[in-house]
Amino acid sequence: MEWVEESYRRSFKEISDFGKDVPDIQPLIDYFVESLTQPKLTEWKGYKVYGFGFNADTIKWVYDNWTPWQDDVIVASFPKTGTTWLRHIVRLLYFRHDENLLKMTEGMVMPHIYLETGIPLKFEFLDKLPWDRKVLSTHVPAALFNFEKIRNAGAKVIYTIRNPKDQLVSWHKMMVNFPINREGTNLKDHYPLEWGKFFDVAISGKQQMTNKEGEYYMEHLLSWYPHRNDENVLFVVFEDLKKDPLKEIRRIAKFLDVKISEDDLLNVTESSSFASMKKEYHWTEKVKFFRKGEVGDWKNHFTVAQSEKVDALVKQKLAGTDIKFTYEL
Ligand SMILES: Nc1ncnc2c1ncn2[C@@H]1O[C@H](COP(=O)(O)OS(=O)(=O)O)[C@@H](OP(=O)(O)O)[C@H]1O
Repeated sequence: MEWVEESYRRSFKEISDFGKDVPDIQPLIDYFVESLTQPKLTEWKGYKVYGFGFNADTIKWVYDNWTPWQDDVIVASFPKTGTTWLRHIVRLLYFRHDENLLKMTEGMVMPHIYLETGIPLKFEFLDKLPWDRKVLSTHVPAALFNFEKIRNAGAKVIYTIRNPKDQLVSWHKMMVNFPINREGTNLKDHYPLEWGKFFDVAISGKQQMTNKEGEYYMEHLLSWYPHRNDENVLFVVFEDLKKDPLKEIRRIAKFLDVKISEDDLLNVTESSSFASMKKEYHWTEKVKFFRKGEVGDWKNHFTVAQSEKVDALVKQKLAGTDIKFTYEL
């Protein structure tokens, strides 16, 4: 579990280097490691939350008790749809002129501070962070997210979308490389290593944040979709960002009310390219967190039957929406 320890230590190292009052991170590490090795199924609002770093009690606590600061940004996503990319972009847009803040917040972007990770008390550390805006994440479906509280606080939400075929390959590759002791846990039932089995389990809705009987990525997307025009919510599509990063980052800056020069925009675009991020977060290499960052890699993994299965699911589930996934650029 060295990787988990290393990532949490990095989260707080920069802050302590600046002499700030940082929380004791050992309990957070212990909790996270325990949740990986002894995953539990907990339940709230009808969602069976499969405890891989998550816990229904925490999600409920955050829903009821945690309040963000004004201008906090919460990147909401289904796993592997561009969460880290968006967090990194927001961090650059917010802190680009302050070397100290950039340094301190590096560890908070990678690894993510998920709102559903950690037991409730651990969230006290969020209010101790020594800067005035935070970039956080969540993977919860919209029903478990307190929109009213977030909006009233003046915080903003970015929801990421990625085509479900690349999402699934990315998810499988990460789980294959994740340093989890699978023996003695029931993790292997939810995340089998073999691709065909992984595919079947995933689309039948038995993984992270999807197990309200049979729910999968489409249901997650559908839960967030009604909020796409909320004034404090922005939807960002992975493939759009890949195709024209400058245009999308300009749109994100406008949404966040960040005044930015064209030169700075170009710098942010360059610093959030796949190559730059892979280099900056090189210590995640072991788990292949920055793997390929491409659109269309699914073609190297999917069988025709698997592709048709996803097409049919998308057609059936997203019929009432205007979502059209881009499967290649
Ligand atoms: N800058 C940039 N450009 C292009 N692609 C990028 C970038 N940053 C992250 N990625 C890719 O996003 C995938 C990881 O998604 P997430 O960050 O949502 O993963 S997680 O849910 O937080 O675990 C994962 O996709 P795959 O490479 O297909 O596995 C990352 O490589």
